[in-house]
Amino acid sequence: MKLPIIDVNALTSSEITARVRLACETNGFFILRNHSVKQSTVREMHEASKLFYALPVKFKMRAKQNANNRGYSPIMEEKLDLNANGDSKEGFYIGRECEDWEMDLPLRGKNVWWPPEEEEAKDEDEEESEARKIGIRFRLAMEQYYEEMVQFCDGFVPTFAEALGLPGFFEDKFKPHNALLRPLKYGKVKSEGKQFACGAHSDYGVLTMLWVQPGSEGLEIFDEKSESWMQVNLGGAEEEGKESERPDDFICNIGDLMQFWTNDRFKSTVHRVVTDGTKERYSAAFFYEPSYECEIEPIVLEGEEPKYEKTTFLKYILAKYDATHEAFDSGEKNASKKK
Ligand SMILES: O=C(O)CCC(=O)C(=O)O
Ligand SMILES: [Fe+2]
Repeated sequence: MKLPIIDVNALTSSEITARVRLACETNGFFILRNHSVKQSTVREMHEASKLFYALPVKFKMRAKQNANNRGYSPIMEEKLDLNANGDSKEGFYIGRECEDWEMDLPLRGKNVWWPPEEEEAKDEDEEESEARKIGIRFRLAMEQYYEEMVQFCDGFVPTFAEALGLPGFFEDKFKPHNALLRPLKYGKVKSEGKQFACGAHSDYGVLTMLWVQPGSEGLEIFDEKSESWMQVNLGGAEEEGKESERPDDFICNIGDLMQFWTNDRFKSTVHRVVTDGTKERYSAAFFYEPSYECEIEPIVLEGEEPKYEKTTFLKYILAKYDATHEAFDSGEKNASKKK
């Protein structure tokens, strides 16, 4: 499947808006080219991920994912497709460093790292001391990538408001934002035939910016028209044979919350990652989300009825996590439902 390319350097802002609108009304996927995240930042994020995930599990588990959805999640913990086996991927959630006043609120907290800043290294053997260095490099790389992504998304989100004909609509909705960065590693697995490395799902939130290791395959989008799975031609899109020249394009897609917010005008489309288990694959998903207190109510066109009940982003997202993460229980199951 060829995704439309939106080159933010080469196009005028009205061309960008028109392309974003068309992509969002079609299946919500497009490729973003010439974003502002530095190439060196992307490279280091990738290098540090490789080193971190190669560490023995005993070290990675010291940063195990907590109830605020930060930290390391081992293989098979997540089950995005409820009808399939767990996903053959490991990941690490990094969020906004919250302020002290927010700390008792759901999903708010500090990031979980290993080694934690406050922990003094003592009596460590060589293996542990090497692992610590990698843990620190991982943290620095992720913090840098996170910061540049937030900056880029802050600047890009107004385009969606323009595309909806409501300039400025999102201005106060992301204050503060709740972006989550999730570097992922899909390991080699023993499998017969294809395995769902990341089960079929649509993303939960507003906007996802996905970086995928150049040359790796596996991402598929469900095409409603033909009712079939279409492979995404990573980075290549409209230009045959040019995949490897554009390693830093992002694959962007909008999530369920954007579909909800636009009363189904913008589409959140089901996708998955399939693998034959013979190669490792790295990617990094960045989910750019509004403030938890933000009230979400469908934007309706004239004469249209709202298809969803008003909710807040917090209620909405807790219900999603409950359904897909075995380790997660918010106590708010089914807080947001379709009417
Ligand atoms: O790793 C990928 O290519 C896709 C990941 C994804 O869809 C997700 O994390 O939501
Ligand atoms: Fe996804």
